[in-house]
Amino acid sequence: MEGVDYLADERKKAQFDVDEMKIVWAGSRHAFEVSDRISKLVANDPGFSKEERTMLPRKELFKNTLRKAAYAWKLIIDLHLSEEEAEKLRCFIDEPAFIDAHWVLTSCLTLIFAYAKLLLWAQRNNRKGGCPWPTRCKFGCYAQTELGHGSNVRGLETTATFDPQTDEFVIHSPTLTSSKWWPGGLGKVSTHAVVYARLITDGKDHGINAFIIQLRSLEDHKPLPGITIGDIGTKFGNGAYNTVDNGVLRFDHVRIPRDQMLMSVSQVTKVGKYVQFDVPRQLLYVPMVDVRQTIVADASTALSRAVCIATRYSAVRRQFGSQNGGQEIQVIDYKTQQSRLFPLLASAYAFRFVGEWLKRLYTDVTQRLQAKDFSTVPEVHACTAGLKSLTTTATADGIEECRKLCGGHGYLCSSGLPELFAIYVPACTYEGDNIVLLLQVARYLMKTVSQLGSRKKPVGTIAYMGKLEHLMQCRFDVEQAKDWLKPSVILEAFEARAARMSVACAQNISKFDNPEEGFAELAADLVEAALAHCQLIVVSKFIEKLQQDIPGKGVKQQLEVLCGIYALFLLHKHQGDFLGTGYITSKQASVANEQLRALYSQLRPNAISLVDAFNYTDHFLGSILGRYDGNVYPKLYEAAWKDPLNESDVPDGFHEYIRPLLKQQLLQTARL
Ligand SMILES: CCC/C=C/C(=O)SCCNC(=O)CCNC(=O)[C@H](O)C(C)(C)COP(=O)([O-])OP(=O)([O-])OC[C@H]1O[C@@H](n2cnc3c(N)ncnc32)[C@H](O)[C@@H]1OP(=O)([O-])[O-]
Ligand SMILES: Cc1cc2nc3c(=O)[nH]c(=O)nc-3n(C[C@H](O)[C@H](O)[C@H](O)COP(=O)(O)OP(=O)(O)OC[C@H]3O[C@@H](n4cnc5c(N)ncnc54)[C@H](O)[C@@H]3O)c2cc1C
Repeated sequence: MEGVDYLADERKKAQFDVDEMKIVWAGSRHAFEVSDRISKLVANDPGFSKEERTMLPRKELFKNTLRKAAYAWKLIIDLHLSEEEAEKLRCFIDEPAFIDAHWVLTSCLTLIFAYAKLLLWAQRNNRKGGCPWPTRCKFGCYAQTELGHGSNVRGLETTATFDPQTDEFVIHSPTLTSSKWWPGGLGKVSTHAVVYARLITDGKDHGINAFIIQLRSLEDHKPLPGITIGDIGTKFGNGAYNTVDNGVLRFDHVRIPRDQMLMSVSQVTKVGKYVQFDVPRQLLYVPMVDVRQTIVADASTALSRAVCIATRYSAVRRQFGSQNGGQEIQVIDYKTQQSRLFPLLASAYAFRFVGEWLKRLYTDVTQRLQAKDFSTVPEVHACTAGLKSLTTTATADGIEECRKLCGGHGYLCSSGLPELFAIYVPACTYEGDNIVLLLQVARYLMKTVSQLGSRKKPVGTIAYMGKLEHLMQCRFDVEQAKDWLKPSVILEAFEARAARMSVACAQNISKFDNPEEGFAELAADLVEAALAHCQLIVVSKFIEKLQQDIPGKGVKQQLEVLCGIYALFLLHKHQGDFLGTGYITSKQASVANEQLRALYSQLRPNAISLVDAFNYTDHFLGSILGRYDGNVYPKLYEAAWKDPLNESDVPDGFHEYIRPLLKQQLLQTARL
């Protein structure tokens, strides 16, 4: 029946003010209002329908994405949307597109262009004709990765050789493996690219630098002379990321003016002299830091979508336990379902808050960069790399777990979960493979430990290393389950575990004559130490959030429950670390688990309202199982009939392939 809310009883159980929680989730009342308005605008506009996306062939799918992007662009102009509103529009359209790379890059490049005015194309060369980076009527992409190298940026092979005779760079792809491979938006749309290439002057290789290069004609969209471009082929999953034209690009001695080098860390003069500025070379990697922090912020959105679907469906779905003809048990009431689902719900909130914090840290760093203060770059690199790795791995695994939590129906495309997984899972790889990034965090930690004796005091997220002596010796000295709810207790447990794991790695590395050899040999342990450090950051930022003034009846209490679940679930999952480093005893670990079970029971009546607080429209969720009204079965039944296979009772191919077999079988039966 239309209009009935099958989850109404669940909603009545809420012990907190859902509207206030919506504001906490959005970040502010203003952010909530913008999100709410734009998400409804998208949901109510048939131009943004997602219904048949998983059934379209690639070419149609891609064209449909182009149509949506153009339509969105028109809306942005017609409705005079602000940048914030336009960003929300892009989010709620919920379709990866060529425009994403352009969008992200435009903000990255604005940053590169802006900070400290280090870029030379305009300031020093007094170039006429405006910035070569496309902003209007042109599209850009980020062409770093090659067929042969992605993680090892220093190994890229594309060359940019300076020719002082013409004041130009000659961009060339010397080998097959030097072909640019993967950039989103490159395959069919981008007119320009930021290309990373080896800079060569006077026969000398100066390593990787970035260049802005026009790829396609602005008249007929054909590749410019010397340039070969195409799409790299269909990717994982139906619909999913196939809306994006990830591309391949080769250069055959393509000439560009000298001032199209992004001279942020070094410069090439007219006579071909290479000049390195007095700034860290790592500034070249700033765009990756920028995108990684947005990926952390986006992780909570993807995870919360999956959790919202699985939670609502778990309250609708009933299996077993009917007594005297009564209703069966809602699967959400099974303790196993709770122990798999509720930590994911808690993680979604935890990632939201750590994402907010990371944005603030990043903003602070960019302001410092403009004042030529580079001191916090290593910290922001370690935080963005580590948290990108932690949140995307947990989110991808979490979406898959939500699919399993929905049983068989979770495997249907109409559950929304297969497509969500297929779109999300490359986040574990792009912008840095998650293991490679954790190794960067490990390097930072090893450096920190090695400098502990010096006068350099650890600050920021590694400040806890400053009390190493205490953290190496302290023991957890409480016995009761409720002691595990004290923030100071949780914090010390995570600090002691992280510090002890880092110190153990450093000690083991020191047993090798060559530290690099030790680092390589102990890489697996180092990754675990890095993860422990990153989990500490997430837990500590959740606790910090709880120290803020949080209005609304019961809102803070619910967040405390979620924080406890997040921390104690991690403690349970990584019990080996906590026991192995000697901070807690097995009795204390078991008491922590007892507390965790109690928290699940506290959360249970609030589960549906906690996912309602995400304020997602049915359009954005794109899931029959996750419908707000819980009207799952009739809608699943209805959707099945819309499948193209059900257009006729007798399928295409019946006469060629099924009928002859049936006849053959009939014949054989007759012979018997
Ligand atoms: C929407 C989806 C779109 C997707 C787009 C993409 O995927 S685009 C493609 C995305 N592609 C990828 O993400 C590729 C992933 N690969 C990489 O990011 C790098 O190649 C690497 C970091 C893994 C190693 O590089 P390497 O061998 O040159 O580095 P090293 O280990 O020798 O360290 C040298 C120093 O630099 C420091 N430092 C390093 N990075 C940063 C940074 N970002 N910031 C600041 N600092 C950084 C590091 O800490 C070290 O400092 P120390 O100790 O000397 O003070
Ligand atoms: C959907 C998608 C979109 C993308 N968009 C863009 C884009 O717009 N622009 C762009 O330039 N690139 C893009 N990329 C490329 C992406 O950034 C790279 O694929 C990514 O950085 C991983 O690099 P790789 O492919 O070289 O992996 P590899 O490094 O080859 O990884 C293979 C395996 O080796 C392991 N490994 C590698 N190095 C080490 C090490 N030092 N220690 C231990 N293990 C190691 C990894 O953990 C992994 O298991 C995109 C990729 C995808 C999937």
